[in-house]
Amino acid sequence: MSLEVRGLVVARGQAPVVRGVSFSVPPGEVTALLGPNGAGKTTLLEALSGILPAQEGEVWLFGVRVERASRVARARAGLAHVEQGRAVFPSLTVEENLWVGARSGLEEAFGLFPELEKRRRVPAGQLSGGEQQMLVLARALLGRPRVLLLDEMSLGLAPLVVRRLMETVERLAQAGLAVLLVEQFAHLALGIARQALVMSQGRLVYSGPAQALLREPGLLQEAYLGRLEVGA
Ligand SMILES: Nc1ncnc2c1ncn2[C@@H]1O[C@H](COP(=O)(O)OP(=O)(O)OP(=O)(O)O)[C@@H](O)[C@H]1O
Repeated sequence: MSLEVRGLVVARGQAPVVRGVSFSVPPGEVTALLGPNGAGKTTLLEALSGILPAQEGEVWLFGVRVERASRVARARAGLAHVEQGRAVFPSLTVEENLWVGARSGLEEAFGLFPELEKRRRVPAGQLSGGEQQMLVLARALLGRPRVLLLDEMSLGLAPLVVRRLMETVERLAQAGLAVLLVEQFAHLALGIARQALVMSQGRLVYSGPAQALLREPGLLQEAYLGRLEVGA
Protein backbone atom coordinates (compact mmCIF):
# COMPACT_ATOMS: atom_id res chain seq x y z
CA MET A 1 0.00 0.00 0.00
CA SER A 2 1.19 3.50 -0.71
CA LEU A 3 -0.74 5.18 2.08
CA GLU A 4 -2.29 3.51 5.08
CA VAL A 5 -4.33 5.17 7.80
CA ARG A 6 -5.27 3.44 11.05
CA GLY A 7 -7.61 4.78 13.69
CA LEU A 8 -6.90 8.41 12.87
CA VAL A 9 -8.40 11.05 15.17
CA VAL A 10 -7.98 14.76 14.34
CA ALA A 11 -9.38 17.72 16.26
CA ARG A 12 -10.17 21.33 15.38
CA GLY A 13 -9.82 23.21 18.64
CA GLN A 14 -11.27 20.93 21.32
CA ALA A 15 -13.66 19.04 19.07
CA PRO A 16 -12.64 15.84 17.27
CA VAL A 17 -13.59 16.28 13.62
CA VAL A 18 -12.08 13.05 12.28
CA ARG A 19 -13.09 10.26 14.62
CA GLY A 20 -11.16 7.05 14.17
CA VAL A 21 -10.77 6.60 10.44
CA SER A 22 -8.96 3.65 8.82
CA PHE A 23 -8.36 2.99 5.11
CA SER A 24 -5.62 2.44 2.58
CA VAL A 25 -4.80 3.98 -0.77
CA PRO A 26 -3.11 1.64 -3.27
CA PRO A 27 -0.79 2.73 -6.07
CA GLY A 28 -2.00 2.97 -9.64
CA GLU A 29 -5.57 3.95 -8.90
CA VAL A 30 -7.85 6.72 -7.75
CA THR A 31 -9.60 6.45 -4.39
CA ALA A 32 -12.53 8.87 -4.14
CA LEU A 33 -13.24 10.48 -0.77
CA LEU A 34 -16.80 11.79 -0.70
CA GLY A 35 -19.17 13.19 1.87
CA PRO A 36 -21.29 16.21 2.74
CA ASN A 37 -19.92 19.62 3.71
CA GLY A 38 -18.32 19.59 7.12
CA ALA A 39 -17.85 15.80 7.15
CA GLY A 40 -14.13 16.22 7.86
CA LYS A 41 -12.57 15.49 4.45
CA THR A 42 -10.33 18.55 4.34
CA THR A 43 -9.32 18.04 7.97
CA LEU A 44 -8.39 14.44 7.16
CA LEU A 45 -6.21 15.43 4.20
CA GLU A 46 -4.53 18.12 6.29
CA ALA A 47 -3.64 15.56 8.94
CA LEU A 48 -2.26 13.20 6.28
CA SER A 49 0.10 15.81 4.87
CA GLY A 50 1.13 17.18 8.27
CA ILE A 51 -0.65 20.55 8.25
CA LEU A 52 -2.67 19.44 11.28
CA PRO A 53 -1.45 17.07 14.02
CA ALA A 54 -3.11 13.70 14.57
CA GLN A 55 -4.45 13.21 18.07
CA GLU A 56 -4.49 9.45 17.76
CA GLY A 57 -3.82 6.82 15.16
CA GLU A 58 -1.22 5.99 12.57
CA VAL A 59 -0.34 7.21 9.08
CA TRP A 60 1.93 4.97 7.02
CA LEU A 61 3.65 6.04 3.81
CA PHE A 62 5.30 3.17 1.94
CA GLY A 63 5.59 1.15 5.12
CA VAL A 64 7.01 3.98 7.26
CA ARG A 65 5.06 5.64 10.06
CA VAL A 66 4.86 9.38 9.46
CA GLU A 67 2.06 10.75 11.67
CA ARG A 68 4.62 12.70 13.68
CA ALA A 69 6.83 13.62 10.75
CA SER A 70 6.98 17.19 9.44
CA ARG A 71 5.23 18.31 6.30
CA VAL A 72 8.54 18.55 4.51
CA ALA A 73 9.57 15.05 5.56
CA ARG A 74 6.28 13.64 4.25
CA ALA A 75 6.75 15.52 0.98
CA ARG A 76 10.25 14.04 0.71
CA ALA A 77 8.73 10.61 1.29
CA GLY A 78 6.62 11.14 -1.83
CA LEU A 79 3.42 12.82 -0.64
CA ALA A 80 1.93 15.85 -2.40
CA HIS A 81 -1.18 17.71 -1.27
CA VAL A 82 -3.09 20.03 -3.57
CA GLU A 83 -5.02 22.10 -1.06
CA GLN A 84 -8.37 23.74 -1.54
CA GLY A 85 -8.29 27.26 -2.88
CA ARG A 86 -6.12 27.16 -6.01
CA ALA A 87 -3.30 29.33 -4.68
CA VAL A 88 -1.08 30.60 -7.49
CA PHE A 89 1.25 33.59 -7.36
CA PRO A 90 -0.91 35.91 -9.47
CA SER A 91 1.74 38.42 -10.51
CA LEU A 92 4.27 35.74 -11.49
CA THR A 93 4.06 34.12 -14.91
CA VAL A 94 3.07 30.49 -15.40
CA GLU A 95 6.74 29.58 -15.84
CA GLU A 96 7.78 31.44 -12.72
CA ASN A 97 5.05 29.74 -10.69
CA LEU A 98 6.48 26.41 -11.80
CA TRP A 99 10.05 27.45 -11.00
CA VAL A 100 8.86 28.11 -7.47
CA GLY A 101 8.10 24.38 -7.35
CA ALA A 102 11.33 23.13 -8.90
CA ARG A 103 13.93 24.01 -11.48
CA SER A 104 13.31 20.99 -13.63
CA GLY A 105 10.41 19.06 -15.03
CA LEU A 106 8.86 22.07 -16.74
CA GLU A 107 8.53 20.35 -20.09
CA GLU A 108 6.88 17.36 -18.46
CA ALA A 109 4.35 19.67 -16.84
CA PHE A 110 3.66 21.29 -20.19
CA GLY A 111 3.31 17.84 -21.76
CA LEU A 112 0.50 17.14 -19.33
CA PHE A 113 -1.09 20.56 -19.77
CA PRO A 114 -0.42 21.98 -23.26
CA GLU A 115 -2.84 24.80 -22.34
CA LEU A 116 -0.25 26.08 -19.89
CA GLU A 117 2.63 25.94 -22.34
CA LYS A 118 0.82 28.33 -24.65
CA ARG A 119 0.49 30.75 -21.78
CA ARG A 120 3.84 30.21 -20.10
CA ARG A 121 4.75 33.92 -20.04
CA VAL A 122 1.33 35.13 -18.91
CA PRO A 123 0.87 36.21 -15.26
CA ALA A 124 -0.96 33.42 -13.46
CA GLY A 125 -3.57 35.90 -12.23
CA GLN A 126 -4.78 36.26 -15.81
CA LEU A 127 -5.46 32.55 -16.28
CA SER A 128 -8.96 31.11 -16.13
CA GLY A 129 -9.95 29.19 -12.99
CA GLY A 130 -9.40 25.90 -14.79
CA GLU A 131 -5.94 26.90 -16.01
CA GLN A 132 -5.00 28.05 -12.52
CA GLN A 133 -6.03 24.66 -11.19
CA MET A 134 -3.92 22.95 -13.86
CA LEU A 135 -1.00 25.13 -12.76
CA VAL A 136 -1.44 24.18 -9.11
CA LEU A 137 -1.60 20.51 -10.08
CA ALA A 138 1.42 20.83 -12.37
CA ARG A 139 3.38 22.46 -9.56
CA ALA A 140 2.51 19.64 -7.16
CA LEU A 141 3.73 17.10 -9.72
CA LEU A 142 7.14 18.72 -10.20
CA GLY A 143 8.36 17.02 -7.03
CA ARG A 144 7.48 13.64 -8.61
CA PRO A 145 5.19 12.51 -5.80
CA ARG A 146 4.00 8.91 -5.47
CA VAL A 147 0.92 9.77 -3.43
CA LEU A 148 -1.30 12.67 -4.41
CA LEU A 149 -4.00 14.19 -2.19
CA LEU A 150 -6.43 16.38 -4.15
CA ASP A 151 -8.90 18.61 -2.33
CA GLU A 152 -11.92 19.84 -4.32
CA MET A 153 -10.11 20.94 -7.43
CA SER A 154 -13.45 21.56 -9.11
CA LEU A 155 -14.63 24.36 -6.81
CA GLY A 156 -16.18 27.06 -9.01
CA LEU A 157 -15.20 25.38 -12.30
CA ALA A 158 -17.47 24.47 -15.21
CA PRO A 159 -18.25 20.73 -15.55
CA LEU A 160 -16.37 20.54 -18.85
CA VAL A 161 -13.20 21.85 -17.23
CA VAL A 162 -13.67 19.46 -14.30
CA ARG A 163 -13.91 16.55 -16.77
CA ARG A 164 -10.62 17.64 -18.32
CA LEU A 165 -8.98 17.69 -14.88
CA MET A 166 -10.44 14.28 -13.99
CA GLU A 167 -9.03 12.77 -17.20
CA THR A 168 -5.59 14.00 -16.21
CA VAL A 169 -5.98 12.59 -12.71
CA GLU A 170 -6.99 9.25 -14.20
CA ARG A 171 -3.91 9.27 -16.42
CA LEU A 172 -1.67 10.06 -13.47
CA ALA A 173 -3.09 7.09 -11.58
CA GLN A 174 -2.62 4.85 -14.61
CA ALA A 175 1.03 5.89 -14.60
CA GLY A 176 1.35 4.51 -11.06
CA LEU A 177 0.40 7.29 -8.68
CA ALA A 178 -1.80 6.63 -5.63
CA VAL A 179 -4.49 9.31 -5.71
CA LEU A 180 -6.88 10.27 -2.91
CA LEU A 181 -9.47 12.53 -4.49
CA VAL A 182 -11.90 14.72 -2.54
CA GLU A 183 -14.52 15.90 -4.98
CA GLN A 184 -17.95 17.54 -4.93
CA PHE A 185 -18.87 16.18 -8.35
CA ALA A 186 -19.37 12.72 -6.89
CA HIS A 187 -20.23 11.06 -10.19
CA LEU A 188 -17.15 12.35 -11.96
CA ALA A 189 -14.95 11.20 -9.09
CA LEU A 190 -16.60 7.77 -8.95
CA GLY A 191 -16.22 7.48 -12.72
CA ILE A 192 -12.42 7.43 -12.45
CA ALA A 193 -12.09 5.78 -9.02
CA ARG A 194 -11.74 2.10 -8.17
CA GLN A 195 -12.38 2.49 -4.44
CA ALA A 196 -14.66 4.97 -2.75
CA LEU A 197 -14.75 6.21 0.81
CA VAL A 198 -17.66 8.20 2.16
CA MET A 199 -17.30 10.29 5.32
CA SER A 200 -20.10 11.61 7.42
CA GLN A 201 -19.66 13.46 10.71
CA GLY A 202 -16.03 12.50 10.99
CA ARG A 203 -16.48 8.78 10.40
CA LEU A 204 -16.15 6.52 7.37
CA VAL A 205 -19.62 5.27 6.54
CA TYR A 206 -18.76 3.53 3.27
CA SER A 207 -15.59 1.90 2.07
CA GLY A 208 -15.87 -0.21 -1.05
CA PRO A 209 -16.00 -0.30 -4.83
CA ALA A 210 -16.75 3.02 -6.52
CA GLN A 211 -18.83 1.16 -9.11
CA ALA A 212 -21.31 0.01 -6.47
CA LEU A 213 -22.08 3.63 -5.57
CA LEU A 214 -22.42 4.55 -9.23
CA ARG A 215 -24.79 1.65 -9.90
CA GLU A 216 -26.96 2.34 -6.88
CA PRO A 217 -27.47 6.05 -6.33
CA GLY A 218 -29.60 5.22 -3.28
CA LEU A 219 -26.52 3.73 -1.62
CA LEU A 220 -24.60 6.97 -2.05
CA GLN A 221 -27.50 8.92 -0.64
CA GLU A 222 -27.70 6.64 2.38
CA ALA A 223 -23.94 6.93 2.86
CA TYR A 224 -24.15 10.74 2.78
CA LEU A 225 -26.87 10.59 5.39
CA GLY A 226 -24.62 8.40 7.55
CA ARG A 227 -26.97 5.43 7.50
CA LEU A 228 -24.53 2.87 6.15
CA GLU A 229 -22.01 0.74 8.00
CA VAL A 230 -18.44 0.51 6.70
CA GLY A 231 -18.03 -2.12 4.02
CA ALA A 232 -21.71 -2.12 3.10
N1 LIG B 1 -10.22 26.27 10.67
C1 LIG B 1 -11.19 25.67 11.37
N2 LIG B 1 -11.36 25.92 12.68
C2 LIG B 1 -12.34 25.31 13.40
N3 LIG B 1 -13.17 24.41 12.87
C3 LIG B 1 -13.07 24.13 11.59
C4 LIG B 1 -12.07 24.73 10.75
N4 LIG B 1 -12.20 24.23 9.51
C5 LIG B 1 -13.22 23.35 9.56
N5 LIG B 1 -13.74 23.29 10.78
C6 LIG B 1 -14.86 22.41 11.23
O1 LIG B 1 -14.42 21.06 11.11
C7 LIG B 1 -15.45 20.25 10.58
C8 LIG B 1 -14.95 19.51 9.35
O2 LIG B 1 -14.64 20.45 8.35
P1 LIG B 1 -13.87 20.04 7.00
O3 LIG B 1 -13.58 21.31 6.27
O4 LIG B 1 -12.76 19.14 7.32
O5 LIG B 1 -15.00 19.22 6.27
P2 LIG B 1 -15.13 18.88 4.73
O6 LIG B 1 -15.72 17.53 4.69
O7 LIG B 1 -13.85 19.08 4.04
O8 LIG B 1 -16.20 19.92 4.26
P3 LIG B 1 -16.15 20.94 3.04
O9 LIG B 1 -16.60 20.14 1.88
O10 LIG B 1 -17.14 21.98 3.48
O11 LIG B 1 -14.75 21.47 2.94
C9 LIG B 1 -16.64 21.16 10.34
O12 LIG B 1 -17.51 21.02 11.43
C10 LIG B 1 -16.04 22.53 10.30
O13 LIG B 1 -16.97 23.47 10.77
